[in-house]
Amino acid sequence: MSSMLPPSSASPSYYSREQVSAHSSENDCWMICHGLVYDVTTYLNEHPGGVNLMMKNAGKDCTSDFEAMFHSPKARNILKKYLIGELLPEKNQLLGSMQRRSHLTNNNNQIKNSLLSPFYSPSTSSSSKPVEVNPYNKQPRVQTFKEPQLAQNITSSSTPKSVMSKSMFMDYKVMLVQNITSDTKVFTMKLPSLSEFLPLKPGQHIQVAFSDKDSENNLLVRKYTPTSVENRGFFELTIKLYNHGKMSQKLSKIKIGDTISARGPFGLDDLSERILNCYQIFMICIGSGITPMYQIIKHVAKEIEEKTPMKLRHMTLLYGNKTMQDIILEQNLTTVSKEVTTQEFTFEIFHKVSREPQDYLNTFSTENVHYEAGRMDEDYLNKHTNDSQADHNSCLFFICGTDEFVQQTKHLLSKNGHPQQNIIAF
Ligand SMILES: Cc1cc2nc3c(=O)[nH]c(=O)nc-3n(C[C@H](O)[C@H](O)[C@H](O)COP(=O)(O)OP(=O)(O)OC[C@H]3O[C@@H](n4cnc5c(N)ncnc54)[C@H](O)[C@@H]3O)c2cc1C
Ligand code: HEM
Repeated sequence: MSSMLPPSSASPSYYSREQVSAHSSENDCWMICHGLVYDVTTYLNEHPGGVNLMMKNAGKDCTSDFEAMFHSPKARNILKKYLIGELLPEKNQLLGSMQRRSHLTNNNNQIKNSLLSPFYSPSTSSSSKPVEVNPYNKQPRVQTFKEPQLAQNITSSSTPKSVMSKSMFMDYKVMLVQNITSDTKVFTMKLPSLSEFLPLKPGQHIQVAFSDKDSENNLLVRKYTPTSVENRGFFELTIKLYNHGKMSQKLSKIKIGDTISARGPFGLDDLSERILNCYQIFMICIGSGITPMYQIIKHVAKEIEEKTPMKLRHMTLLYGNKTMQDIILEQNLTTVSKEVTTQEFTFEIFHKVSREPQDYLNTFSTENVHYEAGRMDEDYLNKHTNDSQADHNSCLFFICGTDEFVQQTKHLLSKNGHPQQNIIAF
């Protein structure tokens, strides 16, 4: 391990080249890549290109060496795990830091990796404007406001107590806005500290607010489920925008550098234990109802990667959309399914697509990912949920969608004898 702990929220997340150069040994190795600072100490011995090449760059800027070799999207994702801060810009270099971050994605894999990436080329965002520059000698600015009114431009001079509060809305700077389907955007927001996570358990959500004179208490509030899990320094919201939706209209105008107010987390108690201790999970959702499911899927994937002992053997996602274009997070889901499926564990995805012909859908199906034409009706749900080898007590069901969809699905599952306490609706 590095001799120096990652910076706490009280220490700066910005380092000078001199500070980085002090960490140049095998026991304590930092590197700069595209203006960001990484503590790669624990990765040195795992590096497929060897320790020696890494050590040549210890305490230095490895950008040109890193780019001179082919480094895959996987390598760029690995790198993100070790992010500890940003390089203090030298004089006359106060450009938006977003511009230095596109190395963490691979052009051919932009959509595929985008949701895994906090740092994405701004060219895909709704705005090409450079981001506002942070005052690099301070903590990132956090504006707060108390209900019922949004406070205007209150700048916190002290370090925030927490990265998010349940009682008070805090402002988060938008680092990135990506269109992932014709009506769905991913908003990536910076946390006040690069070293901290959003304290979110699987299935929990946050509230987003905008001041709005037509809403109760002049505040428009909606719930959203972050799709990023345990990422240091940022969080992501995946939001389907409706033409006439009140919040949708506000969010459709958001661009890089703006702020979004949020508080939380709220919702269900920690489901982690229940998830890992059942035999099979069924996730049944439509449209943007995928967001809590994705959170659960990522949670399970992480536990599998960490070899956490678990009884869970099967994960089944039944996901309904109108067209192929509407499927949110499709690539990400397919990737996770491939990654986690082994002889001991399966993750199968069943896409139900109501407005595409079956022969077209057949071209997409693979071993674990199936595409079927039609609506998610009773027969379809019965076929999949009654198939399980497991007894009813060891299956957990998660449902998310419109109220009508949730009620109908709950009713059907109860009718089929599944205990109420095993049916969880978001
Ligand atoms: C716990 C929880 C978590 C949520 N997480 C997410 C999330 O991660 N991502 C996300 O995109 N949404 C999520 N939602 C839904 C979100 O809170 C809003 O309801 C949604 O963004 C619409 O808000 P709006 O103000 O734009 O629309 P509104 O002004 O509230 O509604 C206007 C019109 O939009 C349409 N509409 C609104 N919601 C739906 C819907 N669900 N299905 C079909 N049509 C609809 C209808 O035509 C409606 O009449 C979540 C909801 C809950 C309860
Ligand atoms: C700083 C963090 C780094 C990470 C996380 C990283 C990660 C990786 C990964 C995952 C691979 C396997 C191939 C791939 O998936 O792309 C790889 C290969 C390689 N890396 Fe790095 N790398 C880093 C830095 C460097 C640096 C500074 C160099 C210096 C030249 C370097 C040189 C190489 C070489 C030569 C290979 C090819 C190995 C082979 O195929 O034999 N890497 N790296």
